[in-house]
Formats: sequence, C-alpha cells, structure tokens
Amino acid sequence: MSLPPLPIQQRTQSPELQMSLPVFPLPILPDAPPKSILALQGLDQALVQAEVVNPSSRLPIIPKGDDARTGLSERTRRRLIELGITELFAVQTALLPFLLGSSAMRRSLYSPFDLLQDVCVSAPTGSGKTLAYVLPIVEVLSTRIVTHLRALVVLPTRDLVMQVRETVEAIAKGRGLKIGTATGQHSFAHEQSQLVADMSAKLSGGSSKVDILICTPGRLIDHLNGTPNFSLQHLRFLVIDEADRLLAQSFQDWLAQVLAATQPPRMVPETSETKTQAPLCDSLAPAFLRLHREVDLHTDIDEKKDVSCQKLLFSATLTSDPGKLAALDLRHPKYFVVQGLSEESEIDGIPNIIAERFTMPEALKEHMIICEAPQKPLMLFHLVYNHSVRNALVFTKSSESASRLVRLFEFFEAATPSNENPIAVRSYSSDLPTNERRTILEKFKAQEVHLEV
Ligand SMILES: Nc1ncnc2c1ncn2[C@@H]1O[C@H](COP(=O)(O)OP(=O)(O)OP(=O)(O)O)[C@@H](O)[C@H]1O
Repeated sequence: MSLPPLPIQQRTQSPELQMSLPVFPLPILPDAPPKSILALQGLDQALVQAEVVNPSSRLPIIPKGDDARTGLSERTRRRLIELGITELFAVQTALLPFLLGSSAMRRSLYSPFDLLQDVCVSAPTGSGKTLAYVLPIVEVLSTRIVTHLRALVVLPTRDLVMQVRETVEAIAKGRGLKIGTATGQHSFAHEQSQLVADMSAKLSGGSSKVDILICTPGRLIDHLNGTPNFSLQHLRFLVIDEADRLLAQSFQDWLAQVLAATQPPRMVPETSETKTQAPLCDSLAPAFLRLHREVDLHTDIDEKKDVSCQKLLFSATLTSDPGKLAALDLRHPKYFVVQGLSEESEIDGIPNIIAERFTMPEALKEHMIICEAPQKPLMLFHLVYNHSVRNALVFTKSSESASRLVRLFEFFEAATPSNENPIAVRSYSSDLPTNERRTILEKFKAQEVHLEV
C-alpha cells in the first residue's frame, strides 16, 4: 500500500526582501572549447611552437665568400655546385642555419657545457631531407683530427643505407672522412673489421675506423652487444631517418639501447682492474671522463659535462604521442614542419603538425578506387592500359603478391594481339640481391622498366 505524498512546504518571502536581494545567477553551460584548442592540451610546447617552413622556399647557393645565411663553407658550396645543386630546398634552408649557425659552439665536435638542441623534422618524401643532415655532418666533422665514430645514421632498410652512403660520399669527397655501413649484407666478422681498429685490448675510449656510420637498427644492436671497443661515446650526431617507421619497430628495444650507449654508465667502481685500464685522456669523450678518477682532474671548472650528441629525427609525419616522444629523450627539441599554408594544413581546425598526418608533396594528387578484392588486378590493368600509365610504382602486401601480379601482367601482355607498345613490368622486393635491385631501379629511372611492383 503506497502512502499519499507529503505536502511540500513553500518558503514564502516578504515582498520587501525579494526587492532588495540580487537575483542569484542560474548556472549556465559554458561553450565547449574549439577542437583546435583541445587538441593542443597536454602537448609539448616545443611541438605546438613548431616552425612551419614553406615548401616552395629556395635559397640560391653562392659559390664564393662567406655565407652567413646557410653556414656552409665555401668548399662545401663549391662541391654542391659541382654536383649540379645550385639552390637549397625548403627543408635545407631551414635546417642549415639552425644546425651550423654562426656560433662556433654549433660547429664544435664536443660541447660538454652548452647543450645543443635536438631537432625533429617532418617533411614530404623527396623534399631533400638527406642533404639537410648530410651537409651539417660533413661540415662539422671535417674539422676532426682523430677518427672516432661521431655520426650515426639509422635507417629502416639496406637500400636506404646504400642510397644515403652515396650522398655522404658525394658531399664528403676529398674531406678525408671515413664512412662505414652496417646492414648485415656482409658477415658480422667482416663488418667488425671494417668498423673497429683494435678489438684485442679493452679501450675505454673505444676504437673506430669510421667517422660516419650508416646502418640498420638490427646490425647496430649486434655491434653494440658483440663488437669489442665499438663505442657511441663520441657521437656528435645521431640521425634517425624515416623515424616514423623506425620508432614502430621495437626490435630488441633498439632505441633504448642506442640512447643508453651514448651516455656514460652510472658509475664504475674503482677496482685494481679499472685503475690499470686508465686510458689516454684524449681517447675518452668529455662526458665519460668522470668514470676514471686518474684522468678526471678536479679543478675550478670541474662542472658536470654533458654528452655532445645532438639527435636529428626525420619523417613524413610527426608524432605527438607523449609516450613515443619520451622514449626519444629529446633535449629542448626544435620542431620543423615543411608544409603548405593552404586550408589542407588543418583538419577540423587541428593543425596537421599534431594531427599526425603525412606531409604530402605539393604536386601529388590522391585518388581511390573502391572495389572487391578479386577485381583489384583488373582495375590495375584498366588504369595501365586505358590511361597509358608508363611510369608507376605498385605496392603489394608481400613479395609473393608482387611476383604473382608480375606473372599476371606477363600473361596479359603475351595474350594481347599485335602489342606494339609492350609494358615492361618487374617485381622489386627484398628477395632480390642488392645488385639486381639497383639495376631495376636504374632501368626504372631510364624508363626501360615501366612498372615496378
Ligand atoms: N637542393 C637540391 N637541389 C637539387 N636536388 C636536390 C636538392 N636536395 C635534394 N635533391 C635531390 O632530390 C631527391 C630527393 O632527395 P632526398 O632523397 O633527400 O629526399 P627525402 O626527403 O629524403 O625523401 P625520402 O623521404 O623519400 O627519403 C634526391 O635525388 C636528391 O639528390
């Protein structure tokens, strides 16, 4: 049985009191902040303040005299002109003054007391990122007298390593810098003999036959763990090219291992063994001196010495993921984004910088055909034959799919009656030896191969 509701007692106010009291404002729902503001919440300020570089900016190279605009020496500028490079691309115009500048500190091999800012660059593919880091590396390292491993370039694939090596060799020609690669293409023992001069005695300062090492992460970790005297303590530049791809690889936690190897270990307990290993002063990097009391002279300028390694990250997207950024342990990072200022530079008012969108080359147009999976080869044939496509890269999900598609093309070509303009199709994958891949690429450039799958 339910009880009848109790009468609610109304509070009555006298008419005078009602007049004298201000009306208490009712709570109102505030407007939601725009998405663009919300998207910036909690982000690293350096990322929000990224320098946006106009992709069409160019800087002509002056062959003679000083050039404070780029910081490039006359010798390097002459070399660029010899190679047919007469102007700098957008990413290079932004990065060179930042990395080389006019201050001597930016050009020194060690800067234990002045921390160099790390750099993150997002720029479209083909925009000239390689030269943007190769030029400063060659310029700074050319002042070295003793060979130490001072620049490490990490790339996701063997082919990219070879490509970057060619660029470094072309720019560094005649500078006496030694360049090495580690990709697993040769035996481990052969690579060891190419990279390290002395593996017999334990040298605290490491031992290196190369000034610049270009490598894939797997082989780099193998050398860190298995090559005596392979040391990253003298690194001045750590370049992570194609960073978006490399950071997605957790292989042996490679990044954490590499970063740890650039830092001095916490403390080496002083034992009779460490005492007898006291190395020559000049073979140790300044930040590693404290590990050896014999050489760590206590003076008025005995301040903490930092490692001089400057990290340079390059990719076509820029991650804003705080987890991934923290893993990189960046030092006062400076972000550069090469991106047009068109309306496409924002999605829903959120700048592309933080939307983790690929920065696309300006002239590239994207189209999409939606079809059933079995129709995909037919769609491709339609595009190739009806739209006279004669210079295309086709990506498939595996090397088997690539070979299958090429076979299908060959059947199709053979079955076409009176085929006057045959289409040359080749598959290209890691199954092929490096030399063959290089030949295919050259033929593709020369238009002897029309489709590369
Ligand atoms: N300043 C320049 N003048 C003329 N050509 C240049 C210049 N800078 C780079 N190039 C050429 O442009 C091409 C693309 O450069 P690069 O490979 O460095 O681009 P990228 O941004 O690294 O591209 P990806 O992301 O695909 O590796 C290369 O053939 C390179 O030699």
